[in-house]
Amino acid sequence: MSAIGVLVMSYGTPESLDGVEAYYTHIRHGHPPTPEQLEDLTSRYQAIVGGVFPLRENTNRQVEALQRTLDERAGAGRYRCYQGLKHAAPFIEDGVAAMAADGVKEAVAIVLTPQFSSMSVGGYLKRAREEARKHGIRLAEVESYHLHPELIDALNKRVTNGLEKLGDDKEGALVLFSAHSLPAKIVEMKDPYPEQLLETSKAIADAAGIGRWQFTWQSAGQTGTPWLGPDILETLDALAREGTKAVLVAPVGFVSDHLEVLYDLDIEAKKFAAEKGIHLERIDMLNDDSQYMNALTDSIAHAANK
Ligand SMILES: CC1=C(CCC(=O)O)c2cc3nc(cc4[nH]c(cc5[nH]c(cc1n2)c(C)c5CCC(=O)O)c(CCC(=O)O)c4C)C(CCC(=O)O)=C3C
Ligand SMILES: [Fe+2]
Repeated sequence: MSAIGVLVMSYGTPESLDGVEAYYTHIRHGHPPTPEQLEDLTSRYQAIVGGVFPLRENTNRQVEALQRTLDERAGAGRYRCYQGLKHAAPFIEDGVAAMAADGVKEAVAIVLTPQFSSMSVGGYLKRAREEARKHGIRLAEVESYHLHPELIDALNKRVTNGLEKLGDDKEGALVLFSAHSLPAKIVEMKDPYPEQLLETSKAIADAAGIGRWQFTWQSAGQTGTPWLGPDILETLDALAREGTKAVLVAPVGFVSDHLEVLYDLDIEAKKFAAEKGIHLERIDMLNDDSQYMNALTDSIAHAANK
């Protein structure tokens, strides 16, 4: 019997600085960015990239760790992982085609972000489903795992440890949960994304015994249409006015170190906060954390057995 395929999907990142234009063009549905937009994105990557792009390295590590965890828990050979990226090679379709070439008949699709939105995870799953149908692969789908106890516990530990980074400023600190903004029209579409993010945040705050916390959006796009707010910079501004001196950011919609974390939070938000007199620190990302791998493994097994 051939293995059950596991399509592990992630956003994707360029392979090198030369690849930023093609990547950005793919994100923009085939419309190349203006030279200014390209320069802006390239300079943000330059600020965070040493050798390998961090998201590429982290996704690779996550998929390796997930394969190991699946082998340990279900027996070697039962599951076989394939990467499928939204905006870079190997694309989602490449991952499904690779499974088909290996004779996979049954597979599970999962995305490396815990909460569902029709505009994020829904899009990944749709592409996976369409490609699987072409190859005659039966595909089960994991939509979200935003309250999995191992995910919450892993994040609880990171929040608890993160507060220590604030040192003497820990007393009176506020925990600021955050996630990638989306166009505000998702609210009328009754999309579960905002609510799932609040559920994840509340579960972590309860587990960690956090009294002072808020949720905010980050990394909104510039599309001329409204995006969900308030943005983290507005939130930090309001907190500074209210006298908050220390903030621990917990970006619970992301699982890896990448641009939105290493640039938007660690460089941009941190500098903005400092200018307002706020000591800002961030929780460590999950990356290939073993409890995160357990949460993924459980979700995959559950979907496969349905
Ligand atoms: C919901 C969501 C997640 C979280 C869920 C998930 O992980 O899927 C996410 C993650 C990520 N987004 C990323 C990068 C970018 N996203 C952009 C643009 C956009 N993101 C959107 C949404 C999301 N994005 C949307 C609606 C757009 C507008 C264009 C469109 O309608 O699609 C742009 C264009 C320029 C800019 O706006 O800055 C870039 C460079 C990276 C990779 C970082 C790296 O390479 O290290 C990651 C993990
Ligand atoms: Fe994005």
